[in-house]
Amino acid sequence: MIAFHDTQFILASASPRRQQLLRQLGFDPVCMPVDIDEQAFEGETPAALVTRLACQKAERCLQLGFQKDKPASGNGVVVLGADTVIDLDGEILGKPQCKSDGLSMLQRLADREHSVLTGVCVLRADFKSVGSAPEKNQICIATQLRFGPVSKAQANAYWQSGEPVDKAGGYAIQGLGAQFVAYLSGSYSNVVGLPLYETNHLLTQAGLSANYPA
Ligand SMILES: Cc1cn([C@H]2C[C@H](O)[C@@H](COP(=O)(O)OP(=O)(O)OP(=O)(O)O)O2)c(=O)[nH]c1=O
Repeated sequence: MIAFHDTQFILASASPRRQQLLRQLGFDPVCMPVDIDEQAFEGETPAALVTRLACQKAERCLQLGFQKDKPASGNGVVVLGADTVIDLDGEILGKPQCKSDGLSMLQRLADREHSVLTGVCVLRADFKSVGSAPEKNQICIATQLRFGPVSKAQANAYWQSGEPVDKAGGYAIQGLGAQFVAYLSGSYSNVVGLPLYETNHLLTQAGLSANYPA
């Protein structure tokens, strides 16, 4: 259920990884997942796709929240949406649809380079001016990776672990999928779902401050 009330910071996501990453920085968002069509448009680049979807997630969340309840107190709300895909020479790899899709993604990523792209959109809406356009900042960050060789037996065993199912490209660098990653250049957290350096900057810019443990 979406209701803003006193809530200051909303994460428009169902991803426990994104929530965990934000907590790592000292932010404590309320999670409000939204359902949007994540299909790419014909000819859409991976960067354009993740940026568009990140913004759609944040905008939909804000729209649903304001429909549900007119906030009674607080200064405003900050909503973050994000989306992650794999860019394999311009081709977009999202989450695997089934086992054969997952195995084929892993084989295609084996022994070569690819990029992981995450789009992040931060909206700030002022409660005093409900109806006016929220302040919007969006970014797209790319991390380059290289996989080593992946045998059929390795790919099969990895699929059986259940880890690949809900991950872009069918692997998780923060889990068993780390066995495939020979090299990484750029932001590690970007691969897991949020580029923390840039996200911290966006959230601070939107007026949020992190809470550090005493
Ligand atoms: C490549 C890679 C992706 N991922 C994850 C990050 C994202 O959660 C997911 C890609 O799917 P997304 O559609 O970006 O996110 P999501 O469906 O998990 O959550 P929501 O749309 O509600 O925000 O893949 C990893 O956790 N580790 C990895 O190594």
